[in-house]
Amino acid sequence: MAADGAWPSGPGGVTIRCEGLAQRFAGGVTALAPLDLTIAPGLTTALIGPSGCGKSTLLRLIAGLDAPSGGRVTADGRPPAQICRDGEVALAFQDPSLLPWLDLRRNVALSRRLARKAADPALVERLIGLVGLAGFETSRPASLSGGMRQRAAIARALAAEPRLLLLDEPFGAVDELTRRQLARELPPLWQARGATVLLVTHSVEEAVLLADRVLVLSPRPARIVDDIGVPLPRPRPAGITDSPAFRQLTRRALTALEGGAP
Ligand SMILES: Nc1ncnc2c1ncn2[C@@H]1O[C@H](COP(=O)(O)OP(=O)(O)OP(=O)(O)O)[C@@H](O)[C@H]1O
Repeated sequence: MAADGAWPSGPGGVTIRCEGLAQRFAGGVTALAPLDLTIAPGLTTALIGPSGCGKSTLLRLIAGLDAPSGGRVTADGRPPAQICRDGEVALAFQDPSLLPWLDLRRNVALSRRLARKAADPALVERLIGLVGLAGFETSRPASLSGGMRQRAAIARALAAEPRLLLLDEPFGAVDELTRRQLARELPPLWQARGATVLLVTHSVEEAVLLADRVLVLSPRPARIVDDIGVPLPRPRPAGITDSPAFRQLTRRALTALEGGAP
C-alpha cells in the first residue's frame, strides 16, 4: 500500500451549517438536541461520543439521508440533498452496502458515474491499491472479508472526488495495522483536494490523529461538550502519537467524554 502524491487538486470543500438542528424519532427518542454548528471547508472534523448518543443521526442529517424534526442543515447554503444530487458528497458508512453483483473495480468506478464524473480507470486502480486491495479487482463483495469491504467503501467514496466526505466508523472492521496505514495515507488525499471531511469514530486516538477539530458529544441527546482544535503538523509525522502534544489532546478529549471539565 503506497502513498500516492499525484493527486489532482480539487474545487475545495463545502461549509456545513447546522442551525437549531434536532432529531426526535417517532416513538419519542430524541437523538439530537437543538444543535448550532459550523463546519469550515477543507478541514477534517471528528465526532466522538458514547455509543447511541446520536453521532450517526447527525451524519445522516448532514448527508441529507433523513429529514430533521427541527431546525435545518445547509451545505454551502443549499439543502444537503441538493449537493448529493450534484455529486459533491460521498459516504462510507459502517455497512459498506456494495452492490453484490458488481466486482470491486466496478463498485469503485460506479461512484464516479453516480457523481456524474468522467470515468477515470487509472484513479480507480490507484485507489484500490491505496486501500490495500490490489489483486482483488475482479472479486465480488461476497468473497471479500468485512474489513476488505470497508476499505472498498472508502475507495469508492474517494473515487467520486467529493467536496464533502462523510465517514461513519470507516475503519471499524479493519485490522490495527491496516488502520494505521489508512490513517497515515488517506488524509493527505482528501486534504490535497480541499475536501470537507466529517468522521465518526469510537477511537479518541484516531480522532486526534485524523482530524483538525474534534467535537466531543454528550450522551443522548447529543450536544457538544468540548470543541477541540488539533494544531498538529500535517502530514502527521511518524511517532506523533507518542508526543506530549498528542497525549494532551487525547487526554482532554477523554476527560470531556467522561463528563469532566474540558
Ligand atoms: N430510525 C430511528 N428510529 C428510532 N430511533 C432511532 C433511529 N435511528 C437511531 N435511533 C436512536 O437514536 C439514538 C442515536 O442513534 P445513533 O445511531 O445516532 O447513535 P450513535 O452515536 O451513532 O451510536 P453508535 O456509536 O453506537 O453507532 C439511539 O438511541 C438510537 O436507538
